[in-house]
Amino acid sequence: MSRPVPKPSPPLNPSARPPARIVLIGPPAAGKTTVGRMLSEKLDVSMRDTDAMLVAKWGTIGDLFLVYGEDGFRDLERQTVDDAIQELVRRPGVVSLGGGAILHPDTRAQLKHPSVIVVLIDIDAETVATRINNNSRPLLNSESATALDRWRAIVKERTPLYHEVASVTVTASNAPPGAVVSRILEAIASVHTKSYLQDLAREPEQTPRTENQ
Ligand SMILES: Nc1ncnc2c1ncn2[C@@H]1O[C@H](COP(=O)(O)OP(=O)(O)OP(=O)(O)O)[C@@H](O)[C@H]1O
Ligand SMILES: O=C(O)C1=C[C@@H](O)[C@@H](O)[C@H](O)C1
Ligand SMILES: [Mg+2]
Repeated sequence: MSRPVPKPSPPLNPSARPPARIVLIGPPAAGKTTVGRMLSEKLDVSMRDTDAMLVAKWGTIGDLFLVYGEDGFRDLERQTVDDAIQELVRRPGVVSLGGGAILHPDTRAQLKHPSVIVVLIDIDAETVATRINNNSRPLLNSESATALDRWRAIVKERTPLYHEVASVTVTASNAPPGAVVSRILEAIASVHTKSYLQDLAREPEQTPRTENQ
């Protein structure tokens, strides 16, 4: 008669750091580019910024909005984000997205890839107020509202989408970029610990074995 014998699990090392595949999302001027660059240096991995990729390939963001409108801009942005995330899945790195990239449903679906950790950089309006007074963000330019009011309205509308795709949320309000990087590393460590504990809790595989083995 045979009875099941638990198969030994492979050793798990909780301190081993899994390869970093990190995507930064969040409101305009939250610090995705600045923090992403610093984070990639700290982790010694590559950094891609989808706004910078768009500009390098197609021209300034202001011109793209002028010529193609927001819908045309989003199509070009989607292609760029797709390239950046496919490359991230192939090789560890950090990708900073444009503030509105998560508006595209294909991007939200792609961000659910199991090896990608999506970090939402959260920030309050008071901290952002000092950062958005130039005219570099077309969606914040309006004749009928201040840049900060536009920012508030856009962020309110997008907040459910940011949270839909975020694996972790880190606040950047009143914190220098280095402190935001440390918060991200801590938050990511807790995601890895959680998945390690889930691995431990998983039932060991049962393999049939006979009495005389
Ligand atoms: N933690 C921080 N503390 C102080 N200043 C910051 C911090 N993070 C970013 N900044 C400054 O805020 C401005 C916007 O930062 P950054 O371009 O990194 O934001 P972003 O989220 O990438 O914006 P966008 O949505 O336009 O891509 C820059 O001038 C940057 O130097
Ligand atoms: O929030 C947005 O919709 C945008 C943010 C920037 O990163 C740029 O991608 C562009 O200005 C649009
Ligand atoms: Mg940026």
